[in-house]
Amino acid sequence: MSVGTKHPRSEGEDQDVRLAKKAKTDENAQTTTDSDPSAVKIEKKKKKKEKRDKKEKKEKRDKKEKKEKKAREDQSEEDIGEQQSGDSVEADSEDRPAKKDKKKKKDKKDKKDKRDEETSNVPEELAPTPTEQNGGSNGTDATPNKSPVQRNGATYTYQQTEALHAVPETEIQEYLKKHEISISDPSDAKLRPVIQFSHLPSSTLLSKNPFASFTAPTPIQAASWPFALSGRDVIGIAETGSGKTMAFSLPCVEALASRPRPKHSKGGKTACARAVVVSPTRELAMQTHAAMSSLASLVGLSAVCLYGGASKDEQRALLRKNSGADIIVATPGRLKDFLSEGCVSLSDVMFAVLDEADRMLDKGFEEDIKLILGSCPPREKRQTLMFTATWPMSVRGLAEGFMVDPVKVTIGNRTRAGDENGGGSGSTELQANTRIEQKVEVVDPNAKEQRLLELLREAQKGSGKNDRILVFCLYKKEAVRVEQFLERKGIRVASIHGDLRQDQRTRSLEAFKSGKTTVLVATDVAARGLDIPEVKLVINVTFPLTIEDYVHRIGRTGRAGRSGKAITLFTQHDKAHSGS
Ligand SMILES: Nc1ncnc2c1ncn2[C@@H]1O[C@H](COP(=O)(O)OP(=O)(O)OP(=O)(O)O)[C@@H](O)[C@H]1O
Repeated sequence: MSVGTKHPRSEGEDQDVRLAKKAKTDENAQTTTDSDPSAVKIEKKKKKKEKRDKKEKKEKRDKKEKKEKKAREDQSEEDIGEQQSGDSVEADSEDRPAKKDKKKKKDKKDKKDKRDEETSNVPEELAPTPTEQNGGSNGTDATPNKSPVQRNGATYTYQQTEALHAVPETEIQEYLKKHEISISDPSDAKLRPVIQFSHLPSSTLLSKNPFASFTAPTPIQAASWPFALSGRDVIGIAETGSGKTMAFSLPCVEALASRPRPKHSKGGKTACARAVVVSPTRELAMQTHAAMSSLASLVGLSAVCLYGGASKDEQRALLRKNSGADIIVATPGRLKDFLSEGCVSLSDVMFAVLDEADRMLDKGFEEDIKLILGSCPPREKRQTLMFTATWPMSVRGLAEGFMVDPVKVTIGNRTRAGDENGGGSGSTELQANTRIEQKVEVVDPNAKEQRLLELLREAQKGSGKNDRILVFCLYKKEAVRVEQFLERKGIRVASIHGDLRQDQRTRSLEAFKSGKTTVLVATDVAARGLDIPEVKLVINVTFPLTIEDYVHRIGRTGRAGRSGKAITLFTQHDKAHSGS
């Protein structure tokens, strides 16, 4: 339309310029040839008047055209808005007084222009939500709005709430600065963090008050939720114990709750899940499953946990009972087995999460992850989230291969770390939880067990007698030896390592959680993700193989805003790690 109206106008403009030039030439010609000065004057005046009239006429015509064009654009924009979010537009117009219509139309157009500019380089389905927020030049725009993102037939319409819009920009900036939040977003959507739970858009799930025991979202939740709720792929990197599980659980449950289950998911021998969460260890899978099911059950959704070392028949029965669990939380190996047996289908998955992806790669699950994600709809049609406390090169490759223009939300001032050669695993942006007091004691390798005993007795004196202490060993045999040594010395101890059957591992963990035993000896199998709030102290009897493992091990304390302590017994054999 604008092309059609522009041409005649510019042609007209050209004509006017030509006429004006011609008039000027005629004028000059007359000045040199006519000898009567008064006649020349009259002629000049006449020409000037003609020129003025022509100019006025042209301005009037342009104004009229502009007005008509704007009216046509507003009309077509409203049509599109109605098609995209029918009832919300209706609700808007009911609330809005008629006299504000004109201003709103103008705002709408300005925003549309800005949005077009922002999204010109991203695929249509990833068009950012057009909120103007933190970091934006005019971040305090008071009109919340919607921009739908399409994923696997679902339309996401995250709407920044009025309450969040009302927060002064300075407060938003202070929050981002205080929590060292950095957001890297290829589409530059600039969504404000949801500083309070009340800043979240209302939903059936939120009406059930799932956050009653928390006061505010953690920074990773606050910063990643707006993007995840918009249907975007998200990489969340935050310290241990910072609430990453809820950071992916809430958008996952919201995504599923607002969409009907595809019909074929009910009944049949194959359980069709709509969301899949892959965890590196069995214990983490169980823990994540517990957190997700309590959230999912609030809106009538089901979650099943599939992990190795436990009866397949029981898990199969669970899948059948739920006739297609909405959410599957699984370790890669067991999920792969079920996929190849045909008892599970991921072809309906609209939400996939890789939890502790770096750990999965360490454990050699790369091929399994590829197979699992390959069984889901293509990445353009699902939403993929990756949450981790560390961000090594290997995981970056995974993100590139399986995500679409992910938003990367990083919490904390990430510094470079590596081995003494400056390379090592190629890890960067590794940071330990700053609320953990870290102590390293250089000891004789033969004196380690005795020193461990002294440290335990010291820590469990007086009021600390029931404090939970996690003791890390590197090898399974070492863990067995240390456990037996402590038992002999009268310490209430249990252990968790790969040589134990799954039911023994689970029993040890339960005993430790309940306080029946106050010391748990573990290998790195328990290092990632385990959330045992009462752990006051972590002791590393033997240094782990990588600095990432160290960060995860000590991260079992100081969780959810608490403080914690870590003591590492360091020997000459570990000196290669002293730099990092
Ligand atoms: N908004 C919140 N306020 C307070 N506590 C919270 C909040 N969200 C989650 N938590 C609690 O914080 C603890 C740690 O959460 P979570 O296990 O998700 O951490 P994480 O970041 O996944 O840790 P890790 O990297 O070790 O796996 C849990 O006990 C959880 O219930």
